[in-house]
Amino acid sequence: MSDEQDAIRVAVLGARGRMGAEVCKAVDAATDMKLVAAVDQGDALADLADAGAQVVVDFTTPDVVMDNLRWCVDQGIHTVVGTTGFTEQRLEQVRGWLADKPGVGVVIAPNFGIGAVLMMQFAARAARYFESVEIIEQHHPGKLDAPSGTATHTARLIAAARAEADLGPVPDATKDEVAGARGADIDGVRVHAVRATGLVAHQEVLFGTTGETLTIRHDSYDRVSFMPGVLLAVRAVPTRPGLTVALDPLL
Ligand SMILES: NC(=O)C1=CN([C@@H]2O[C@H](COP(=O)(O)OP(=O)(O)OC[C@H]3O[C@@H](n4cnc5c(N)ncnc54)[C@H](OP(=O)(O)O)[C@@H]3O)[C@@H](O)[C@H]2O)C=CC1
Ligand SMILES: O=C(O)C1=N[C@H](C(=O)O)C[C@H](O)C1
Repeated sequence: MSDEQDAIRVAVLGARGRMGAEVCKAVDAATDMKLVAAVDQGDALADLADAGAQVVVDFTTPDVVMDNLRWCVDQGIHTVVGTTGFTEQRLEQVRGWLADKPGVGVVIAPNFGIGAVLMMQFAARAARYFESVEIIEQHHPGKLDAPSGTATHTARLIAAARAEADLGPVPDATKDEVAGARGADIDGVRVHAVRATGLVAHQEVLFGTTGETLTIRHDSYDRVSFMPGVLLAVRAVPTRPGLTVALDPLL
Protein backbone atom coordinates (compact mmCIF):
# COMPACT_ATOMS: atom_id res chain seq x y z
CA MET A 1 0.00 0.00 0.00
CA SER A 2 1.38 3.44 -0.98
CA ASP A 3 1.26 6.57 1.11
CA GLU A 4 -1.38 9.03 -0.08
CA GLN A 5 1.40 11.42 -1.14
CA ASP A 6 3.12 8.74 -3.29
CA ALA A 7 -0.10 7.75 -5.10
CA ILE A 8 -0.26 8.51 -8.84
CA ARG A 9 -2.76 11.35 -9.31
CA VAL A 10 -5.07 10.19 -12.09
CA ALA A 11 -7.83 12.04 -13.96
CA VAL A 12 -10.33 10.42 -16.32
CA LEU A 13 -11.69 12.07 -19.48
CA GLY A 14 -14.99 10.62 -20.69
CA ALA A 15 -15.68 9.68 -17.08
CA ARG A 16 -19.45 9.17 -17.49
CA GLY A 17 -19.04 6.86 -20.51
CA ARG A 18 -19.07 3.04 -20.53
CA MET A 19 -15.28 2.79 -20.27
CA GLY A 20 -14.62 5.98 -18.35
CA ALA A 21 -16.95 4.95 -15.51
CA GLU A 22 -15.19 1.56 -15.26
CA VAL A 23 -11.76 3.26 -15.22
CA CYS A 24 -12.88 5.58 -12.38
CA LYS A 25 -13.86 2.50 -10.33
CA ALA A 26 -10.59 0.70 -11.10
CA VAL A 27 -8.44 3.74 -10.23
CA ASP A 28 -10.44 4.27 -7.02
CA ALA A 29 -9.79 0.65 -6.05
CA ALA A 30 -6.04 0.76 -6.84
CA THR A 31 -4.04 1.38 -3.66
CA ASP A 32 -1.21 3.14 -5.55
CA MET A 33 -3.50 5.64 -7.38
CA LYS A 34 -5.78 8.51 -6.47
CA LEU A 35 -8.67 9.62 -8.68
CA VAL A 36 -8.36 13.41 -8.66
CA ALA A 37 -10.79 14.40 -11.43
CA ALA A 38 -13.60 12.81 -13.45
CA VAL A 39 -14.29 14.97 -16.50
CA ASP A 40 -16.89 14.50 -19.23
CA GLN A 41 -18.63 16.41 -22.02
CA GLY A 42 -19.29 20.01 -20.98
CA ASP A 43 -16.67 20.07 -18.18
CA ALA A 44 -13.57 22.27 -18.49
CA LEU A 45 -10.25 20.59 -19.36
CA ALA A 46 -8.67 23.08 -16.95
CA ASP A 47 -10.25 21.00 -14.14
CA LEU A 48 -7.60 18.33 -14.87
CA ALA A 49 -4.70 20.72 -14.29
CA ASP A 50 -6.40 22.37 -11.29
CA ALA A 51 -6.73 18.92 -9.71
CA GLY A 52 -2.98 18.33 -10.13
CA ALA A 53 -3.40 15.29 -12.40
CA GLN A 54 -0.13 13.50 -13.22
CA VAL A 55 -1.77 11.04 -15.62
CA VAL A 56 -4.92 11.53 -17.68
CA VAL A 57 -6.82 8.53 -19.06
CA ASP A 58 -8.90 9.33 -22.18
CA PHE A 59 -11.88 7.22 -23.24
CA THR A 60 -13.92 9.76 -25.19
CA THR A 61 -14.65 9.76 -28.94
CA PRO A 62 -12.49 9.78 -32.08
CA ASP A 63 -13.61 13.32 -32.99
CA VAL A 64 -12.54 14.97 -29.69
CA VAL A 65 -9.57 12.87 -28.61
CA MET A 66 -6.93 14.80 -30.60
CA ASP A 67 -7.89 18.13 -29.00
CA ASN A 68 -7.85 16.51 -25.55
CA LEU A 69 -4.48 14.90 -26.13
CA ARG A 70 -2.93 18.08 -27.53
CA TRP A 71 -4.08 19.95 -24.45
CA CYS A 72 -2.67 17.33 -22.05
CA VAL A 73 0.71 17.23 -23.83
CA ASP A 74 0.90 21.04 -23.83
CA GLN A 75 0.24 21.00 -20.07
CA GLY A 76 2.99 18.36 -19.57
CA ILE A 77 0.51 15.74 -18.33
CA HIS A 78 1.24 12.07 -19.17
CA THR A 79 -1.71 10.52 -21.02
CA VAL A 80 -3.09 7.02 -21.55
CA VAL A 81 -5.46 6.86 -24.50
CA GLY A 82 -7.96 4.09 -25.22
CA THR A 83 -10.10 6.10 -27.60
CA THR A 84 -10.01 4.79 -31.16
CA GLY A 85 -9.48 6.58 -34.49
CA PHE A 86 -5.66 6.72 -34.54
CA THR A 87 -4.46 6.67 -38.15
CA GLU A 88 -0.72 6.73 -38.91
CA GLN A 89 -1.16 10.43 -39.73
CA ARG A 90 -2.63 11.14 -36.28
CA LEU A 91 0.17 9.20 -34.57
CA GLU A 92 2.75 11.29 -36.48
CA GLN A 93 1.01 14.46 -35.28
CA VAL A 94 1.24 13.25 -31.66
CA ARG A 95 4.96 12.45 -32.12
CA GLY A 96 5.40 16.03 -33.36
CA TRP A 97 3.76 17.51 -30.23
CA LEU A 98 5.85 15.27 -27.98
CA ALA A 99 9.07 16.35 -29.66
CA ASP A 100 8.54 19.75 -28.02
CA LYS A 101 7.79 18.17 -24.60
CA PRO A 102 10.66 15.71 -24.02
CA GLY A 103 9.62 14.49 -20.54
CA VAL A 104 5.99 13.70 -21.41
CA GLY A 105 4.73 10.16 -22.07
CA VAL A 106 1.70 9.07 -24.11
CA VAL A 107 0.44 5.50 -24.41
CA ILE A 108 -2.16 4.88 -27.13
CA ALA A 109 -3.55 1.34 -27.23
CA PRO A 110 -6.30 0.04 -29.50
CA ASN A 111 -7.15 -2.62 -26.92
CA PHE A 112 -6.17 -2.87 -23.22
CA GLY A 113 -7.42 -6.45 -22.82
CA ILE A 114 -4.44 -8.74 -22.21
CA GLY A 115 -6.20 -11.54 -24.11
CA ALA A 116 -6.84 -9.21 -27.02
CA VAL A 117 -3.17 -8.17 -27.13
CA LEU A 118 -2.19 -11.86 -27.23
CA MET A 119 -4.82 -12.54 -29.94
CA MET A 120 -3.19 -9.83 -32.10
CA GLN A 121 0.30 -11.22 -31.44
CA PHE A 122 -0.84 -14.76 -32.33
CA ALA A 123 -2.52 -13.50 -35.50
CA ALA A 124 0.62 -11.63 -36.57
CA ARG A 125 2.65 -14.80 -35.94
CA ALA A 126 0.27 -17.03 -37.95
CA ALA A 127 -0.11 -14.62 -40.88
CA ARG A 128 2.89 -15.79 -42.94
CA TYR A 129 1.62 -19.41 -43.09
CA PHE A 130 -1.87 -18.78 -44.60
CA GLU A 131 -2.75 -17.41 -48.03
CA SER A 132 -6.25 -16.36 -46.88
CA VAL A 133 -7.23 -14.19 -43.93
CA GLU A 134 -10.35 -12.28 -42.88
CA ILE A 135 -11.20 -10.45 -39.64
CA ILE A 136 -14.67 -10.45 -38.07
CA GLU A 137 -15.11 -7.96 -35.22
CA GLN A 138 -18.31 -7.96 -33.13
CA HIS A 139 -19.41 -5.17 -30.78
CA HIS A 140 -22.33 -3.65 -28.87
CA PRO A 141 -24.57 -1.41 -31.02
CA GLY A 142 -23.61 1.76 -29.08
CA LYS A 143 -20.14 1.70 -30.66
CA LEU A 144 -19.60 4.82 -32.80
CA ASP A 145 -16.86 3.61 -35.14
CA ALA A 146 -16.33 0.72 -37.58
CA PRO A 147 -14.19 -1.16 -38.11
CA SER A 148 -12.94 -1.28 -34.54
CA GLY A 149 -9.51 0.08 -33.62
CA THR A 150 -8.51 -3.46 -32.69
CA ALA A 151 -9.53 -4.85 -36.09
CA THR A 152 -7.70 -2.07 -37.91
CA HIS A 153 -4.55 -2.62 -35.84
CA THR A 154 -4.75 -6.39 -36.38
CA ALA A 155 -5.17 -5.95 -40.13
CA ARG A 156 -2.09 -3.71 -40.26
CA LEU A 157 0.00 -6.24 -38.28
CA ILE A 158 -1.14 -9.06 -40.59
CA ALA A 159 -0.47 -6.99 -43.72
CA ALA A 160 3.06 -6.22 -42.49
CA ALA A 161 3.74 -9.92 -41.78
CA ARG A 162 2.37 -10.91 -45.22
CA ALA A 163 4.55 -8.31 -46.94
CA GLU A 164 7.63 -9.53 -45.08
CA ALA A 165 6.86 -13.10 -46.20
CA ASP A 166 6.22 -11.96 -49.82
CA LEU A 167 2.74 -13.49 -49.74
CA GLY A 168 1.08 -11.19 -52.27
CA PRO A 169 -2.65 -10.43 -52.28
CA VAL A 170 -5.25 -12.63 -50.57
CA PRO A 171 -6.90 -14.77 -53.31
CA ASP A 172 -10.47 -13.63 -54.03
CA ALA A 173 -12.38 -14.00 -57.31
CA THR A 174 -15.65 -12.63 -55.88
CA LYS A 175 -17.29 -9.64 -57.54
CA ASP A 176 -18.77 -7.37 -54.83
CA GLU A 177 -22.31 -7.11 -56.28
CA VAL A 178 -23.69 -5.26 -53.27
CA ALA A 179 -21.33 -2.60 -51.87
CA GLY A 180 -19.83 -3.74 -48.59
CA ALA A 181 -20.72 -7.43 -49.00
CA ARG A 182 -17.05 -8.35 -48.74
CA GLY A 183 -16.37 -5.96 -45.86
CA ALA A 184 -13.80 -3.17 -45.64
CA ASP A 185 -10.34 -3.50 -47.17
CA ILE A 186 -7.64 -2.53 -44.67
CA ASP A 187 -4.19 -2.88 -46.22
CA GLY A 188 -5.50 -5.81 -48.32
CA VAL A 189 -7.21 -7.59 -45.39
CA ARG A 190 -11.03 -7.86 -45.40
CA VAL A 191 -12.65 -6.72 -42.14
CA HIS A 192 -16.32 -7.37 -41.27
CA ALA A 193 -18.04 -5.41 -38.49
CA VAL A 194 -21.02 -6.93 -36.64
CA ARG A 195 -23.14 -4.92 -34.15
CA ALA A 196 -25.65 -6.63 -31.84
CA THR A 197 -27.25 -6.07 -28.45
CA GLY A 198 -25.72 -8.43 -25.91
CA LEU A 199 -22.21 -8.23 -27.34
CA VAL A 200 -19.39 -6.28 -25.66
CA ALA A 201 -16.17 -6.64 -27.72
CA HIS A 202 -15.17 -9.73 -29.70
CA GLN A 203 -12.89 -10.56 -32.62
CA GLU A 204 -12.13 -13.57 -34.79
CA VAL A 205 -9.22 -13.81 -37.19
CA LEU A 206 -9.87 -16.56 -39.74
CA PHE A 207 -6.88 -17.93 -41.65
CA GLY A 208 -7.08 -20.42 -44.51
CA THR A 209 -4.72 -22.47 -46.62
CA THR A 210 -5.04 -25.70 -48.58
CA GLY A 211 -6.98 -28.25 -46.51
CA GLU A 212 -7.08 -26.32 -43.22
CA THR A 213 -8.24 -23.18 -41.45
CA LEU A 214 -7.15 -21.59 -38.20
CA THR A 215 -9.45 -19.37 -36.14
CA ILE A 216 -8.04 -17.13 -33.41
CA ARG A 217 -10.77 -15.62 -31.25
CA HIS A 218 -10.91 -13.26 -28.31
CA ASP A 219 -13.99 -12.22 -26.28
CA SER A 220 -14.39 -9.40 -23.77
CA TYR A 221 -17.64 -10.20 -21.94
CA ASP A 222 -17.25 -7.33 -19.48
CA ARG A 223 -15.37 -4.01 -19.55
CA VAL A 224 -13.48 -5.03 -16.40
CA SER A 225 -11.37 -7.08 -18.86
CA PHE A 226 -9.68 -3.85 -20.00
CA MET A 227 -8.79 -2.58 -16.52
CA PRO A 228 -5.54 -4.50 -15.77
CA GLY A 229 -4.14 -3.14 -19.04
CA VAL A 230 -5.29 0.41 -18.31
CA LEU A 231 -3.76 0.36 -14.81
CA LEU A 232 -0.54 -1.12 -16.21
CA ALA A 233 -0.31 1.78 -18.67
CA VAL A 234 -1.06 4.38 -15.97
CA ARG A 235 1.81 3.00 -13.86
CA ALA A 236 4.20 2.84 -16.82
CA VAL A 237 3.52 6.10 -18.68
CA PRO A 238 5.34 8.52 -16.32
CA THR A 239 8.61 6.67 -16.99
CA ARG A 240 8.08 6.25 -20.76
CA PRO A 241 8.66 9.62 -22.43
CA GLY A 242 7.48 9.88 -26.05
CA LEU A 243 4.80 7.85 -27.78
CA THR A 244 4.12 4.18 -27.03
CA VAL A 245 1.66 2.54 -29.43
CA ALA A 246 -0.16 -0.58 -28.17
CA LEU A 247 0.33 -2.44 -24.91
CA ASP A 248 2.90 -4.99 -26.16
CA PRO A 249 6.02 -3.06 -25.01
CA LEU A 250 4.60 -2.85 -21.46
CA LEU A 251 3.91 -6.57 -21.02
N1 LIG B 1 -8.57 0.68 -26.05
C1 LIG B 1 -9.49 -0.11 -25.46
O1 LIG B 1 -9.17 -1.13 -24.83
C2 LIG B 1 -10.93 0.26 -25.56
C3 LIG B 1 -11.27 1.35 -26.30
N2 LIG B 1 -12.56 1.75 -26.36
C4 LIG B 1 -12.79 3.00 -27.09
O2 LIG B 1 -13.00 4.03 -26.12
C5 LIG B 1 -13.86 5.04 -26.63
C6 LIG B 1 -15.02 5.24 -25.67
O3 LIG B 1 -15.82 4.08 -25.65
P1 LIG B 1 -17.11 4.02 -24.69
O4 LIG B 1 -16.74 4.29 -23.29
O5 LIG B 1 -17.81 2.77 -25.04
O6 LIG B 1 -17.95 5.27 -25.26
P2 LIG B 1 -19.04 6.15 -24.51
O7 LIG B 1 -19.79 6.88 -25.59
O8 LIG B 1 -19.81 5.32 -23.53
O9 LIG B 1 -18.17 7.20 -23.66
C7 LIG B 1 -17.56 8.33 -24.19
C8 LIG B 1 -17.73 9.44 -23.17
O10 LIG B 1 -16.95 10.56 -23.56
C9 LIG B 1 -17.77 11.72 -23.37
N3 LIG B 1 -17.27 12.84 -24.16
C10 LIG B 1 -17.58 13.20 -25.43
N4 LIG B 1 -16.89 14.29 -25.78
C11 LIG B 1 -16.15 14.65 -24.70
C12 LIG B 1 -15.24 15.69 -24.43
N5 LIG B 1 -14.94 16.62 -25.36
N6 LIG B 1 -14.63 15.74 -23.22
C13 LIG B 1 -14.92 14.83 -22.28
N7 LIG B 1 -15.78 13.81 -22.46
C14 LIG B 1 -16.39 13.72 -23.67
C15 LIG B 1 -19.15 11.24 -23.79
O11 LIG B 1 -20.16 12.13 -23.37
P3 LIG B 1 -21.57 12.18 -24.22
O12 LIG B 1 -22.12 10.80 -24.15
O13 LIG B 1 -22.35 13.21 -23.52
O14 LIG B 1 -21.17 12.55 -25.63
C16 LIG B 1 -19.20 9.91 -23.07
O15 LIG B 1 -19.56 10.06 -21.71
C17 LIG B 1 -14.27 4.55 -28.03
O16 LIG B 1 -13.40 5.12 -28.99
C18 LIG B 1 -14.04 3.04 -27.95
O17 LIG B 1 -13.80 2.44 -29.18
C19 LIG B 1 -13.56 1.08 -25.72
C20 LIG B 1 -13.28 -0.04 -25.01
C21 LIG B 1 -11.93 -0.54 -24.86
O1 LIG C 1 -15.93 0.51 -28.52
C1 LIG C 1 -15.61 -0.54 -27.88
O2 LIG C 1 -16.39 -1.12 -27.13
C2 LIG C 1 -14.25 -1.07 -28.06
N1 LIG C 1 -13.40 -0.37 -28.73
C3 LIG C 1 -12.06 -0.72 -29.01
C4 LIG C 1 -11.88 -0.95 -30.50
O3 LIG C 1 -12.50 -0.24 -31.31
O4 LIG C 1 -11.11 -1.85 -30.87
C5 LIG C 1 -11.56 -1.87 -28.16
C6 LIG C 1 -12.58 -2.93 -27.91
O5 LIG C 1 -12.80 -3.62 -29.10
C7 LIG C 1 -13.87 -2.33 -27.39
